[in-house]
Amino acid sequence: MSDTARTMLSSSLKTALSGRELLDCPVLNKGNAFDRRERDLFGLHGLLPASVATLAEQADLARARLAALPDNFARHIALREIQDRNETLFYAIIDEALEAWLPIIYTPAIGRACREFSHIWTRPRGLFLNYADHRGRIAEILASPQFDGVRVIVASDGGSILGIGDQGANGMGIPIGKLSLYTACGGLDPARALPVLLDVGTDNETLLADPEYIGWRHARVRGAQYDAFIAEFVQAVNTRWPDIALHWEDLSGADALRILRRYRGDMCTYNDDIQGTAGVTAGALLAAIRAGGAALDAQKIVIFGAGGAGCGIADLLAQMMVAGGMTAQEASRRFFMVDINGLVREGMPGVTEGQQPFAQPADVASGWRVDDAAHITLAEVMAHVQPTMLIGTSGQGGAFTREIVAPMARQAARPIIFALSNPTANIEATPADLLAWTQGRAIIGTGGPFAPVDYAGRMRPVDQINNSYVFPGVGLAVVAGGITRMTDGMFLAAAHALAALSPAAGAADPTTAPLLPPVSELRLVATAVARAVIMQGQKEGVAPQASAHEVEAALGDAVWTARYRPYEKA
Ligand SMILES: O=C([O-])CC(=O)C(=O)O
Ligand SMILES: [Mg+2]
Repeated sequence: MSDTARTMLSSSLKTALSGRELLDCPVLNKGNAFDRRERDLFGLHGLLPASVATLAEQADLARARLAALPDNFARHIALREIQDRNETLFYAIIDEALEAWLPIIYTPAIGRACREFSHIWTRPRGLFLNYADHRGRIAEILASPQFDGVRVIVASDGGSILGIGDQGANGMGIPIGKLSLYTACGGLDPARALPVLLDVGTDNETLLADPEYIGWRHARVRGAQYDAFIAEFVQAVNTRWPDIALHWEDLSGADALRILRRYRGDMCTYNDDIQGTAGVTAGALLAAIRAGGAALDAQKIVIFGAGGAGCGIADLLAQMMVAGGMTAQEASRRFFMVDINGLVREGMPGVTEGQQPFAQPADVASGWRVDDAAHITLAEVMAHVQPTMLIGTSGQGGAFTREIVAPMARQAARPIIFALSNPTANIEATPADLLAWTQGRAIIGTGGPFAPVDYAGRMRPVDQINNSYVFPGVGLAVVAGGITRMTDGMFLAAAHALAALSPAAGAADPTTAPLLPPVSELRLVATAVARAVIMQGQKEGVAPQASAHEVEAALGDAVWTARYRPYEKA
């Protein structure tokens, strides 16, 4: 088939739906933009007012209405309602200025949207699979033909939503939000996206006591029962869609790592908090080194928050050090992981599988002060280690105080401080404080969006080191490149692709340039990440061989954009 013929065919869309059913289908609905031909063809006369609008007109009108709302939370709710009515319109609205809309559809507005999900919820979207009703029946539920086209699933159990903990079924806000980014940034056709909330109960007392709570009102199921429910889900997904990307999100730390390790060899699955966050952090670190941070082999890194994200970051950065010539042992000694039990040391009770490789020898801290609970605090670690880099994945708002940061401010020429916790109230320190405490020398990044900071009369942009720089490209790679397994090598490739796009790379003065491209360029970033991931997949034998030219064509074909295609009767 010639390229022209294919474009012509793929530019129109066939559907068997008509009348009300067509208007009620959010991925197909065009509202009053159905033209007269389509109104004839699909029995829409009388169901729509006379005027025929364009998508641009609909989007302008919607933006004007959204602008009149009191705040971003109200806009978030209104946008989700638009998405549930008309997905094309939803993406057309936000496409115009991704940078402005992202904080509304995603972090930080999505944090409150999750807390209040039961109260703002109007229409079902995605799949809620609950332990009480659906155990033993998941395959039957997934078999429904409505799910035939699914290519990317984002699944959460609501156990550890952003930095705000157990949100039970309310956590569904996150799979929905992440999939919106797959489309807005990675061009995933919304008809191929499925958000899943695995409702295994919640230990959140506020939710359990809330009469409006939409989830299963039960304590969180744990242990063997939890694992069996997850196993049933994964098996059902793998059988139903052998070529799917299964993205895990916001599980609690130990579950996250166990599930990833258990299934990553069997299917194309990855954990965004562990691997996506690690990928973007690694990319930003490579850029920070160019901007004057210590060289990779000179880095000493303190990670505060030793859950899934913290361990994933340590793991990928250590692999990067090993690729640069260090031994695994040398690399792992460069990491000092600190959590609620203080510095993670060998032989401590409760050291998790993910922390194990980075547990410091028990004698590393001889002579260091221990607190009343025999813990070595973050402050003590900072004073002795004097790191070159400090990473926050703790969810503990304000944990990085002036005293914490002071030792690295004294010692490092350009201390690298990435405060990654989300949403805004949970960030370990604000960019303005970090700059003030380091006399403007710190290279900083945050997990959510921050406005540029005026430091000593100069505006300093704040990099958003968020996994949205990685996962949309990974999804695009799976869809376009036929990836069958996600490897660490692919996340390293994504990090290098990201660093190659860093404005610091070609800047006359890399010390003042941003580390990452702006959020407005996330589409371009996703394509670059996808390209790198596919090429790496081919090298590792987990993607079919294809020439660079074929990969480019496949990437172009895979990208869905928000426009109304003409419909024909199926
Ligand atoms: O969603 C985000 O903005 C980053 C993330 O994965 C998290 O905080 O859990
Ligand atoms: Mg997350």
